[in-house]
Amino acid sequence: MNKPALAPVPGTPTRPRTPGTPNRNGAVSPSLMPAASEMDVSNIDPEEVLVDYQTVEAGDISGELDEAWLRAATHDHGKEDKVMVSIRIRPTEGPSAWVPHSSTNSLKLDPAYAKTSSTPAQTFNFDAVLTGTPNKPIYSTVARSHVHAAMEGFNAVIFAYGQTASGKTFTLSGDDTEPGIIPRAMRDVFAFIRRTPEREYLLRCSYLEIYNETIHDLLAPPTSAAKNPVQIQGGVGNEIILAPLREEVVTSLKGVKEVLRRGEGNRRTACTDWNERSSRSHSVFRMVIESRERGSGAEDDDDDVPLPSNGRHTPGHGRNTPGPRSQTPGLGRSQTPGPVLQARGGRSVQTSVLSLIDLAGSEKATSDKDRTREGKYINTSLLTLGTVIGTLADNAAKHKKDHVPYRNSKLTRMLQPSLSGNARISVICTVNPDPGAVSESMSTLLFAKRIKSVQLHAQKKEVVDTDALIERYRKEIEELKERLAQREAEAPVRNRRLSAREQVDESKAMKDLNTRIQQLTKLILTSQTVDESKGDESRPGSPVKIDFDMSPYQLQQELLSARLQIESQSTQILSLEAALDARPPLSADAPESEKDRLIQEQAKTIKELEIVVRGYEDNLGEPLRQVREDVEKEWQVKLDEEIKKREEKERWADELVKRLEKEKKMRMTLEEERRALAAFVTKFDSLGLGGSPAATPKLRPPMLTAGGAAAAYAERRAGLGLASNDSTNTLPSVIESPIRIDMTGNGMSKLKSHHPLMLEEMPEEEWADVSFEMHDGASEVPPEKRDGKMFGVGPLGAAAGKKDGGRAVFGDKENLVPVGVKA
Ligand SMILES: Nc1ncnc2c1ncn2[C@@H]1O[C@H](COP(=O)(O)OP(=O)(O)OP(=O)(O)O)[C@@H](O)[C@H]1O
Repeated sequence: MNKPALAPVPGTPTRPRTPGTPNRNGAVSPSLMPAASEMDVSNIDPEEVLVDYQTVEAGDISGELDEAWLRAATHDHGKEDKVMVSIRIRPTEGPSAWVPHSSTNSLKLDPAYAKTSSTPAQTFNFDAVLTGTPNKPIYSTVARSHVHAAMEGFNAVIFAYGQTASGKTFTLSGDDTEPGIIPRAMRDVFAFIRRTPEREYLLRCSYLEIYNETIHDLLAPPTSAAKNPVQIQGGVGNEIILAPLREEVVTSLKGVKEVLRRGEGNRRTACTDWNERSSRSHSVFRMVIESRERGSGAEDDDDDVPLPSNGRHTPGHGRNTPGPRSQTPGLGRSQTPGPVLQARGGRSVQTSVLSLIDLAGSEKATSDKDRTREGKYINTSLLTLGTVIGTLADNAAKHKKDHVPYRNSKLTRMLQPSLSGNARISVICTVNPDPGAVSESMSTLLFAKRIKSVQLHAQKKEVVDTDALIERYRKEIEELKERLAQREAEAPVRNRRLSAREQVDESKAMKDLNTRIQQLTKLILTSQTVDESKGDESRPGSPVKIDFDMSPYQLQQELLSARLQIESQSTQILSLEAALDARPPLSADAPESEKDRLIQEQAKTIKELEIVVRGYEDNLGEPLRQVREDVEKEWQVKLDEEIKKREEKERWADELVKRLEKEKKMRMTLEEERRALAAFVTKFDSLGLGGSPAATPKLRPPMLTAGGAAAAYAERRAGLGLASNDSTNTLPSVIESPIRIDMTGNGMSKLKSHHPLMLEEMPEEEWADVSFEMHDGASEVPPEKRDGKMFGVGPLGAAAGKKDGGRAVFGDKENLVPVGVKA
């Protein structure tokens, strides 16, 4: 038979279901989960949707529900010693196999869907039979009284049981438009504190899931959670210890929402297919509530604690607690009265645990291997739950004490303290009205019927307990206050003998003390410090973005205060680390209970460390990051300008290098010209002398530089009285060298015709060996002939069109001396 489509309800979640199960709009859900989870209740703002129970009116709920709800609301099941069992039938657009009678809180199977028409359909009676989509009446009817019981010191458990897709998650978590029991309960917790001025509270949350018989801490980082599954250890009596389990101190609704969001997030990312896992795991959200009466003594005057100079509050959770702590309150801690507290008047501390559980839904066998395995675990644990409930019901009815197989599954082991009686329990059994799901619904109803007869005897746990966190924080606050008062009293005398520097240190130490007192004080909630009407009023705001319009002095103050906080937090971390290191090592033959105790203590300290570190990150890390961003932004403009300037300089340097290269090339060209000139002159001279190449004198030509040949040339011309513009006698420029002209043009042929030796090539090595050397004017050497060798410049002179032109250019022969020839 095809499953009928469910009525589409605006805003209800579209969480993908197991293949084949209907979702809210009747479509078959895909087997894979989308990235985002609609189960995430962090978006729910209960402030918007919750109505205080006192303001709930009959008109607020549907006609069918009115009567049932009003009756249930007036009947405080949270104070009864039996399990409250309610049935919630999911709405449907198709035919329903069940006929509910809200007036009598009963339901029975529609005879049309009964297997045999001969026997009359069985009628089931419960504490409430509810239908419809609104979650508000559900909370008021099945959960509110139990939440209040938890606030009053009783352990309380609320859980949803039913077939897959019957509405358990919708009932517990809800969605944006219909927040479920968990967000509403949290809102109610803070409202309760608000209405209870005579007590003070400390709240801690944990969130875990049981998947394939392994307990995962949803608040621990996924990797460490996977590596270190939570273990159940035995505590005092029936109590149990869960370790390692992260508990987070919460001081506001916003804090709780954050914890829920994180837990859901870890759950999603901890597996590749969140949907299948989520629908196949039992999730448990726990809140440990410690409370005690507020006294009139000085220790409670916390509202007088001065704020830091910047008016900001310090982080609202996570504090160092001196010395070792023992186990989670409410889960098997020693109950020996503490002498210290007694000595101060023996005010007792109430500790209770509120557990809100979304059980996995049972499902028929599937072809998928992994899911078959998961289904096996789920069915086993649900079956064990059924057996445990059955035995308990039997024991109660027949006054027997048969063994109860709590240890057969993690779920029942975890629920042992509650199921064995020490809790107020409310069970919401969700039913899919689909005629195709009659047999599953029937088994749900039978489970509901059985659990109804389980006998409870919940006791308030109210003891004088120095180990309770609230007590330890109180004690530390008192000690810190005493130290502060003492320092303040001694200040006038002491300051007189302190240097300026020491005085600054002293005032810093006092400020630290004050900050610490405030931090601890903020953890303890009272009707004055909590404000349930605002999402997060009880939690102090963390320092926000630094305003750069502030004066430098103000900024300095801000910086100083931030530094102080960092230092104070660092000190806390160090002291916690030291405390952790100082733990006695566990001897191999230590009894199991001793080992458990030590492990638990260590886990607690680690938890506190983590809380402190997280507080540090939340409250200082982020603001400091913001300060850094702002500073970076401000300096970015200047940085950009500097970068621009540097780039310009680099461009200029590149240009310079290019020019230098060019100049170097020119110099090389000049050098080549010079060598060519020297070679030419040598050859020229050798032509005049007619000597053998071996006898060629080494000449050093004057450099064609300002101080070399060009200068000599200019000087010579000036000495001869030639006008500088006398073009006929002007030595061609370096570039337009006469050598080039004469060697390549007509000049060369003239030169060659003038002297046949010009036709001979001079060996290259001899060219290389020729250099000029300037010689002082007055010559003792005959002008035309010396040592049988002729010195002369005739051909050049001829080339220049003048008889002695060459002499005029290169000087007289006496200026040209063969190297190595003694004058
Ligand atoms: N009372 C209700 N009114 C409207 N829609 C509902 C109601 N109960 C359940 N639904 C819708 O039916 C679908 C299945 O519900 P839900 O996810 O709560 O089932 P479940 O019992 O938690 O399933 P599982 O065991 O697989 O986790 C969801 O889309 C949900 O929004």
